[in-house]
Amino acid sequence: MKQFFDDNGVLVLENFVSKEACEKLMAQAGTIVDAFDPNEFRAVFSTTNKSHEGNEYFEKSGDKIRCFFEEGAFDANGNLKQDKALSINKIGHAQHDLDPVFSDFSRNPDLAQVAKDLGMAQPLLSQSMYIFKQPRIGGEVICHQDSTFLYTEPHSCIGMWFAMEDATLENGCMWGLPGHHKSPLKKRHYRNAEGKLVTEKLNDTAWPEEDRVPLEVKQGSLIVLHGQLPHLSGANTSDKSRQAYTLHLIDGACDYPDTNWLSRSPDMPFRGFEIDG
Ligand SMILES: O=C(O)CCC(=O)C(=O)O
Ligand SMILES: [Fe+2]
Repeated sequence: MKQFFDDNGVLVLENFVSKEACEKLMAQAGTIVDAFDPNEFRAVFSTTNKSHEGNEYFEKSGDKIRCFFEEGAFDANGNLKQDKALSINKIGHAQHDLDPVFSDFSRNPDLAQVAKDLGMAQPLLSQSMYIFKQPRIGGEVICHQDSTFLYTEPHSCIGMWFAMEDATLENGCMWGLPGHHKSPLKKRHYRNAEGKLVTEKLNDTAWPEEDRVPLEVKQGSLIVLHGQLPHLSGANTSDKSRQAYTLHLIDGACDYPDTNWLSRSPDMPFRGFEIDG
């Protein structure tokens, strides 16, 4: 497994979690959305534009549970076009520490074993996202490397992406560029000296997207993504959602500069897999 991951930068582990565990997490995500008041904040999140930059609601979500809308969720008058439950892009970014159901799912001993087997000395659960990829309006996620956003020295980010539902070409499955995790980091997203989030281009070449392969997976599969593996997902053009839960780990043995976008209050440091913190 380690050899395959080192060579390809991506690993698919089928039937990693049970249907029941997926359904429990999906129900909990639904409960969080039910409790969310859309009038409180109308954040629009998109990775295809820079609208989240300078957006406090997003930037301060590193130690909270917040809901973010799909870009196509509102009409020209700013009203939701469809039911709230069908308008949320994702929930982020600390439900793995703040919500007991998410914490249990995330602190799965089998997952701790995978992190260990892949060579992480001191795995820390830094960021969680519950991604809905809603029917029809679920937007694309453009090609990126996760170490752009969760930067450590040396690099240590690993993404653990769980399919809550079957992910297919039609509903916007993940794609990866196997082997290209050996390319250096292309961009770095960080807070500059003025406190503003910027994305610095470290290398101006385009990704060889012809090398991309679809990662169609069944419910319960785990896709492990190396922090430098370029990956993306298509828009959802189907009538079915493509819900996924993704957890990003960093190695506590590495330095996590405080210029990273994701920050925690001092009383809520990143934690590992141990249940009691
Ligand atoms: O679920 C998606 O479409 C994108 C997820 C992603 O980029 C990640 O888990 O790192
Ligand atoms: Fe990613």
